[in-house]
Amino acid sequence: MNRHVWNQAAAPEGAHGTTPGSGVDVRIAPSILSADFARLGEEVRAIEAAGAALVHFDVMDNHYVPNLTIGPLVCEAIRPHVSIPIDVHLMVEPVDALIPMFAKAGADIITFHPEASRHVDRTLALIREHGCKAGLVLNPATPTHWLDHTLDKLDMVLLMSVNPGFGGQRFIPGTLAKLRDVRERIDVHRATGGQPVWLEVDGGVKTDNIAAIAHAGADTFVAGSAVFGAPDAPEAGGGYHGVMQRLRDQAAAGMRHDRPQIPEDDFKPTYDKTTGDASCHSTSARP
Ligand SMILES: O=C(CO)[C@H](O)[C@H](O)COP(=O)(O)O
Repeated sequence: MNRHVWNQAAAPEGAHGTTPGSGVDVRIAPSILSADFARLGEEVRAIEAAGAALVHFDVMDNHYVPNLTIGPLVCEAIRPHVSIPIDVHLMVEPVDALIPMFAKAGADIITFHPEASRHVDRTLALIREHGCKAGLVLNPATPTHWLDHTLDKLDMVLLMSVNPGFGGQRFIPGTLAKLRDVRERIDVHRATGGQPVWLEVDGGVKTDNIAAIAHAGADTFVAGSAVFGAPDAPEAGGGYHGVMQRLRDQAAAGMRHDRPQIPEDDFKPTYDKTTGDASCHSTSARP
């Protein structure tokens, strides 16, 4: 299957989520839910130029969540505008029929809510069969035991720190304890030979709370209103560049450095804009 070429060689130091000299990855994933939809190509190019690691793409169906957003056609339309991976968060029920459509449209990562799929294991396999990274999303009240029999099949765990459906909500503080729980599970999994699993958090992430969120264990941070609400004028704080830099710096400052040392993961994604070439690349062992 024709998929995106992931190659981070061209990324400047400090861009696309790497924090130079820190030894830790901080990945900021701006949610285009808060972007100007009339200028979406320009908006995603701007966040990539500002150092975004991922484009976070929120899909809402007015059924699983009480809002209606964007689908595969929009994913396909923005794909040629950026090299960074598109991180598709499916807030839909049922899930499976959309997976081949998003894979074809250029998604690199597809996450879904386990309670929205009748067969979670089958849905995870379907995502991977279509050449994408797979993740589970846990709502604020969804227990972490969903990870008990799935962690070895995941590339990402996404913890919702708001109830899904709308941007601009307040961060739910109980997410910090949940992050610590999932961080520990992932660290044990890695230390016992498991594959890399990113820990993403989504909802109400701002410059004034991202350090605490990083300290609790997140490595990948969705930020919608914080990024796209940033004033454009450089004199007013540097626009997207300024806010992304502050988010990265604060997150890196909050990261714990006493965690078990594990090898760097190999999740180095970049779409080749020049050729439009598309094939997933990962050397991770897949179960
Ligand atoms: O999935 C989402 C809502 O369901 C959004 O990604 C999330 O809320 C990000 O927006 P903000 O940073 O403004 O809270």
